[in-house]
Amino acid sequence: MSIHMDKNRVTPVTLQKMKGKTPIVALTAYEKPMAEIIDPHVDMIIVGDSVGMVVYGQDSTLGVTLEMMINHGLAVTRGAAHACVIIDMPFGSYQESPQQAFRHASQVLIRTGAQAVKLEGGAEMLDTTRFLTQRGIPVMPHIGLMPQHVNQLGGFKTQARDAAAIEALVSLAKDFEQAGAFSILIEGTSELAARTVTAGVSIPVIGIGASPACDGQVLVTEDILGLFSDYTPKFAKRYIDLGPLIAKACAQYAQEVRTGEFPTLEHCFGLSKTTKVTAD
Ligand SMILES: Nc1nc(=O)c2c([nH]1)NC[C@@H]1CN(c3ccc(C(=O)N[C@@H](CCC(=O)O)C(=O)O)cc3)CN21
Ligand SMILES: CC(C)C(=O)C(=O)O
Ligand SMILES: [Mg+2]
Repeated sequence: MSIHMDKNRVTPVTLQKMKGKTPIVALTAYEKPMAEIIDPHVDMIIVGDSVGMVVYGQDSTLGVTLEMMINHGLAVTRGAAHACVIIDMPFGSYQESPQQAFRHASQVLIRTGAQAVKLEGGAEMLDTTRFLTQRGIPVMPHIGLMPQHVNQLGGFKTQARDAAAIEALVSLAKDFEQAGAFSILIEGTSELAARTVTAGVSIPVIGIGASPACDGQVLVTEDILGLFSDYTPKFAKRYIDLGPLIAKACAQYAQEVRTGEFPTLEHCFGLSKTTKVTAD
């Protein structure tokens, strides 16, 4: 058995080398089957706390627990052989103190085998980012539109739309780089804000509803597949509408069961070889 890490695995270090050279491709996943399908096509898989909204039907990400993130994270790492897997720290699991964040982030990495964690925050998360980074946990701060602040934002509202807010966000991104963040995720800002942030730091900036100038892009996989329809953020491009295709397959199955067309004997099991059956 090799003592080395998987040579084909994209790591936070690989991602850092990609900045300025090749766009970084990321998608979300919450389950093994989906992780397996998207893994060969992406550099990064984010196990997002959006799982609460997309899978569990909650109307914000606030109801997601550490146990949920660990369970979904473990499912995803089982399906991801290539991509760098990054797991969202859920609301309430990291905001209290750097110690609380380390205790929970270390559990996330220990129990899932993922490579890094992502946490939402402004300047109040700088100490935590430094604390985790210095202790071996790669951290990706999530800035701009922070869904865990939805109760204060009054909705998922676009951020950093004036000069002062853009300046503050660029300064925050630089502070996160100084604090040891290996990458930054920027969500839901003006295009100019995301472009200026990307130009202002030397770590990769991954955007969602941000800017084509970001070092990489991420979208929620169910959004690009048409498997989530509670709402459609303007930035979520739908590449296929799988809902009707799934409905069609299910309708055909239902019809065949009702008409007796399925199952046929091909789908049934015979007797074990040692069984002696006497006809009566
Ligand atoms: N399925 C899904 N996709 C996502 O991208 C996503 C989640 N869930 N859950 C967590 C957050 C929430 N996100 C969202 C959700 C809605 C909008 C949205 O509707 N925004 C408005 C603009 C609002 C404004 O600035 O006033 C839009 O028109 O896109 C944005 C981000 C992004 N994240
Ligand atoms: C922006 C995305 C990656 C996210 O944080 C989520 O899906 O929860
Ligand atoms: Mg998230």
